[in-house]
Amino acid sequence: MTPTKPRDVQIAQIAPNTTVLRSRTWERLKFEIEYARQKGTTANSYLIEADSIALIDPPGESFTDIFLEELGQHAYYQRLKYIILSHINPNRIATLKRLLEAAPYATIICSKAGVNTLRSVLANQSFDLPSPREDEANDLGIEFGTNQTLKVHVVRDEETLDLGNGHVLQFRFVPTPRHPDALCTFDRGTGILYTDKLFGSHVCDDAVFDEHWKTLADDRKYYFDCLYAAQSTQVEAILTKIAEFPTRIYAPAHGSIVRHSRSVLTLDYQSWCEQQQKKDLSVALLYTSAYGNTATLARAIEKGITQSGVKVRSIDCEFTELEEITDAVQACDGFIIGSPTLAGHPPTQIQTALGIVLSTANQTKVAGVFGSYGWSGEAVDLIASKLQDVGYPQGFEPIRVKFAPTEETLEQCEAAGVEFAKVLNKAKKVRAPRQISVDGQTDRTGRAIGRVTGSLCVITANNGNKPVGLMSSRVSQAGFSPPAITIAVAKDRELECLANPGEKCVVNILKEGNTNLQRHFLKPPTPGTDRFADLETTLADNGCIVLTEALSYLECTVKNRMDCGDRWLLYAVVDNGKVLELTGVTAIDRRQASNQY
Ligand SMILES: Cc1cc2nc3c(=O)[nH]c(=O)nc-3n(C[C@H](O)[C@H](O)[C@H](O)COP(=O)(O)O)c2cc1C
Repeated sequence: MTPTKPRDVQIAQIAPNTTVLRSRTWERLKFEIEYARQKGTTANSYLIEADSIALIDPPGESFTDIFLEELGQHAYYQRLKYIILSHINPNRIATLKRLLEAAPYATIICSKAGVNTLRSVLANQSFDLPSPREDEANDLGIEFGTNQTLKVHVVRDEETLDLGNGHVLQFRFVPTPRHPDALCTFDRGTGILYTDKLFGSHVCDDAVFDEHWKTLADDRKYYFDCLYAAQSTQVEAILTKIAEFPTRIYAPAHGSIVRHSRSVLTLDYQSWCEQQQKKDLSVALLYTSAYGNTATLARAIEKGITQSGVKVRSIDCEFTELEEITDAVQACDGFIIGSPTLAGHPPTQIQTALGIVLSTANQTKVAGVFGSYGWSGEAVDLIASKLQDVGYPQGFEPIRVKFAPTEETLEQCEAAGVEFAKVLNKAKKVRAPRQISVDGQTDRTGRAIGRVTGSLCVITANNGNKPVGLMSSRVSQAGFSPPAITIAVAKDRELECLANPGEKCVVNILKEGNTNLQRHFLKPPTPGTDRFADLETTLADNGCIVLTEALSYLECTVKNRMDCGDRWLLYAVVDNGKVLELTGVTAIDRRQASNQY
C-alpha cells in the first residue's frame, strides 16, 4: 500500500494582498457521504491583507495545529481585525477558540442566522482570552476599545466592509436548508467571490487553481449531488443572486480555486438544478437536528434517493416557514421525517411538521422515519406509530441510530434511500394509467435492446480496506492488444472505488447453472456484513477477490471512466486471466426488455 502523505498547509498568493491557505489531507477526511470518492480534500482559508486584515473561514479541528502554525508565520495574529465565518460549523470552534486566544483584537463576522449557532457552540467553551494591551494596540496602529471581550459583528444582507487598499467586501446571504446561515463575500478590489461550500469539490492535489478542470467534472458533480441536489430550488435562487457581482474568480471552501472554468461551472450548476426540477417523482425530507447527527443521516438518505433518479426537497424544520413545509408535503409523492429524541420527544419543530403531514398528506404518499437518539429513542417510535395509524405505505423500516452514525449506519441509510425510491416508483406504476402510444414505442425499443445479451459477471474490488462485489452483465471485450474490456456499472457507491485510472478489479465470469452465485449477488448487500463470508474465495495477484466457483476470472486495471447517463462505463486493461473450469459454459443474461436484468 502506498504511504499517504502527511497533512499540510499549502500557501499561495491568488490576487493582490490575497493569500489562500489550503489545509490539505490526502485521505478521506470523514466517513460522511460527500467524501466517499476518497480523494482527500482541502479546507481553504483566505487571508486579505489590506489596511485591515481579514481571515475568511479558519479550518476545522483536523487542521488546527498545522494551520495556526502556518498562519502565525505568515501574519501577526495581533493585526488580525476580522474573522469572517461563511457559515458556523461546530467543527471549526476548536480552531476558532485557539485563534481568538492569539488574536485579541479580532472581530468575528457572521450572518444573523449564524450568530445563534455561534452563541450556542461558544456557550460550552471556556475561553482564555488574553487582555489586549492598549500600548500594544497603539504600537500596531489598531483602534483600541475599552470593551475587549469577544466581539461579534452580525452583518446585514448586502452590507459592505472596507478593508482599505480597494478591498471593499460585500456580503450576501445564500441560505440553504443545510446551511441556513451561509454567507458569500465579494471583494470588489479583486473580483473574488468567496463562495463557501458552493462550487467546491473534495479533491486534494497541488493545483491551487483549476487548470485541470476537465478532470474535475465527476468530482464536482458528485459533490453537487451530495450537497445541493436536494436543495436545487434554493441553489437556483443563489445563482441569480450572485450573478449580480462582476466575479472573476470563485474561491470555495474545498478543492481548487475556480478561475478557468467559472462560467462552465456556473452553467453546470444551473443545468444540474434544472435536471432536479424536471424529475417527475419527488420526496419531501423533513428533519431537524440539534447536534448534527440526524442531519448526517438525512444526507445519506438523500444521496440514496437522488442517485435513484428521484428529486428530494430537504427541509430543516428549524429554519423553515410553515407554509414552505405545507407546500412541500402537498407537492411530494413521498415524505420522510427525521428527528432526534430530546427529553423523550421529538423537538417542537418536528411535532409541528408531523401535524402538517397528518393534516395534509393523502394516504397514497409513501412514508419513512429515521433519527438519532441517545438511550430511549422515543421520537422515531412515536412518529412511526402515528404514520402507521393513518396507513401510509412504508418506504423503509424506521431507522434508529444511537448518537453519531458510523460508516455502516450511513451505508444503511443510503440503501434505505434507494429502497424508498424503488417503492415510490412501484407505487407510481400502479397509479399511472398506461399511455398506449408513447409506452408502446418505448416498449418496442426496450424489447429490441433486450435482445443484446451479456455474460454474467461479478466485479470485485477493494473500497479502502473493504472488499466489494457487484453483479454485472454489461461486460464486453473492447480491445485485443492490449486485451481490454468495458464494464457498465450502475452509479453505485459500491464501485465508486473504481473511479480513477490505475484502480484494480477482478471480473469473475460466472458459470451457467451456478445459480448460487447469481442469487447471492443479485441481493443488495447488507450494510456492516461481509459479503464474501459464505463464499469460496481466493485472492488475485492484484489484491481483489476471486470467486473460485466462477468459470474464469480477469485481473484488470481501470484506464478510463465515461459518464453514460445512469451508468459509468469503465474501460479496463486485462493484466492477467485464468480459466478455473475447463468444461463449463458462460452464464448469459437473457432478457425480454432493456430495463430487465
Ligand atoms: C438535552 C438533551 C436531551 C436528550 N434527551 C434524550 C432522550 O430523552 N432520549 C434519548 O434517547 N436521547 C436523548 N438525548 C440524546 C440525543 O437524542 C442524541 O444526542 C442525538 O444524537 C441527538 O441527535 P442530533 O445530533 O440530530 O440532534 C438527549 C440529548 C440532549 C442534549
